[in-house]
This record gives sequence, structure tokens and C-alpha cells, in this order.
Amino acid sequence: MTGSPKGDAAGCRPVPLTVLSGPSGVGKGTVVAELSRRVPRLWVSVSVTTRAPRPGEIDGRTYRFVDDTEFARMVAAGEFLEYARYGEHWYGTPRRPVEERVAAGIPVLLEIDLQGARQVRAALPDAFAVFLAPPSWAELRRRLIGRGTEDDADVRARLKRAEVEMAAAGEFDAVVVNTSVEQACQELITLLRLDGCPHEQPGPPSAP
Ligand SMILES: Nc1ncnc2c1ncn2[C@@H]1O[C@H](COP(=O)(O)OP(=O)(O)OP(=O)(O)O)[C@@H](O)[C@H]1O
Ligand SMILES: Nc1nc2c(ncn2[C@@H]2O[C@H](COP(=O)(O)O)[C@@H](O)[C@H]2O)c(=O)[nH]1
Repeated sequence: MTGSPKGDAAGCRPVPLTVLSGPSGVGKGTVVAELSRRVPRLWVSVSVTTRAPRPGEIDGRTYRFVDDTEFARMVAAGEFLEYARYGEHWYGTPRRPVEERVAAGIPVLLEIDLQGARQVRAALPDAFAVFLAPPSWAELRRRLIGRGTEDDADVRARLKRAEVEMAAAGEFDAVVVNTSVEQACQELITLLRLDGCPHEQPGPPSAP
């Protein structure tokens, strides 16, 4: 892990808004699922996309799946905090649910691509940006191909894009290497201060 934990150390408050990016297949969704299981109070934004659902993906949970017309309507209505084209499809983060959670003091996490991460940081400079990196290039290929959800052309396009994304890792506040899901998840919990105040020393006993 590189980078420092962020947050209000005095109050041990978690980071209000975190962006998690990294190349396709690095394991963002897998790590975020484990993080959500371990930290139920963390709210993970549900993105809108024009791509088709993969087997097992549930509308409204994994993504909200819409057609191009609805996506364009949402863009025109200013409903996105950020949006980007990735490959053949559009992806965007609905603005209102994020703003409502942040205002209510609920820690929010956005799992989005590099373009989206840049937009969020331009709009909200206090957002904390974490780059999830693979242990090696070969392992990234193995994970992406092993997932079996994209055809060969799409895998090639995603790996090509990954070169650009990996080169941008230095723009982020912290880099977490996803060697194991458990280790990456624990590092995120520490970085985002989702663990309360485990390192705080008890003060001296008060005088009787
Ligand atoms: N630490 C890990 N060790 C081994 N395999 C992993 C690890 N993390 C994730 N994987 C596997 O790698 C594959 C890709 O993971 P995942 O779908 O979570 O990636 P992603 O970054 O969310 O991809 P995308 O951006 O395309 O949605 C999955 O098959 C997952 O089980
Ligand atoms: N800019 C945004 N990128 C997003 C959003 N939701 C997901 N993503 C990223 O898109 C790619 C491809 O996703 P996949 O599910 O088709 O594999 C990946 O990097 C996601 O993180 C979003 O709302 N905005």
C-alpha cells in the first residue's frame, strides 16, 4: 500500500467520499463486495450503464441498465456526478444519491474508471482517490481472461486501455495492490478509516 490513511483522525471519522479505480479485471468489484460485507455502513454507488447485463448481474443492484436514449436524457438533465464512455458503452454515477449520503455523514464509495475519477476529483477535490493495481501484468491478464465475460476482442481492448490506466496510478492519493482480496480489503479499511480508532492509545486515568 502507498499513500496515507485519510480522514478526521481526531474524530476517527471515515473518509466521506472515496473513488476506487483500476484496470478492468484487477478485482475492484470483488474487493468492493468483500468490503461491503465487512463494513455494511459503507454505501457503494450503483452506476448507470448502457452495456448489457452479464449473467448474474441484477438490475438496480450491480448496475442500473438503461438504453442510450435514457442515458442521454440523464446527461441532459444533469443527473450525473460524472459519466464516461468505456469501450462501446456509457457509464455514469447518479449525482443525487451520492450527495444525499455524503450530507448524511454516510461514507460513500464510487467504483469507476479513470476518466470518471478525474471528473470527480475536478468537481470535488476533497474526494479520496485509490488506485487498485494488479500484482503483475500477467496476473491482470489471467484474471480478465479467467473471468470469461468478454470476448477476445473486448479483452484485447480492455488490456490496451489498462496500459493507459496503469500509467496514471501516480495521480491517485493511494495505491493498493490486490494480491489477495482479504489483504486489499484490509488496506482499504485502514486507508478509509472504516475501522474506528483501533490505534488510539487510551489516555491517562483521570484523577479520583
Ligand atoms: N485477489 C485476487 N486474487 C485472485 N483472483 C482475483 C482477485 N481479485 C479478483 N479476482 C478475480 O479476478 C476476476 C476479475 O475481478 P472483478 O470482476 O472483480 O474485476 P473488476 O476490476 O471489477 O473488473 P471490471 O472493471 O471489468 O468490472 C474475477 O474472476 C475475480 O474472481
Ligand atoms: N466513469 C465511470 N466508470 C464506471 C462506472 N461504473 C463502472 N465504471 C467502470 O467502467 C469500466 C467497465 O466496467 P464493466 O462493468 O463493464 O467491466 C470499469 O473500469 C468500471 O469501474 C461509472 O459510473 N462511471
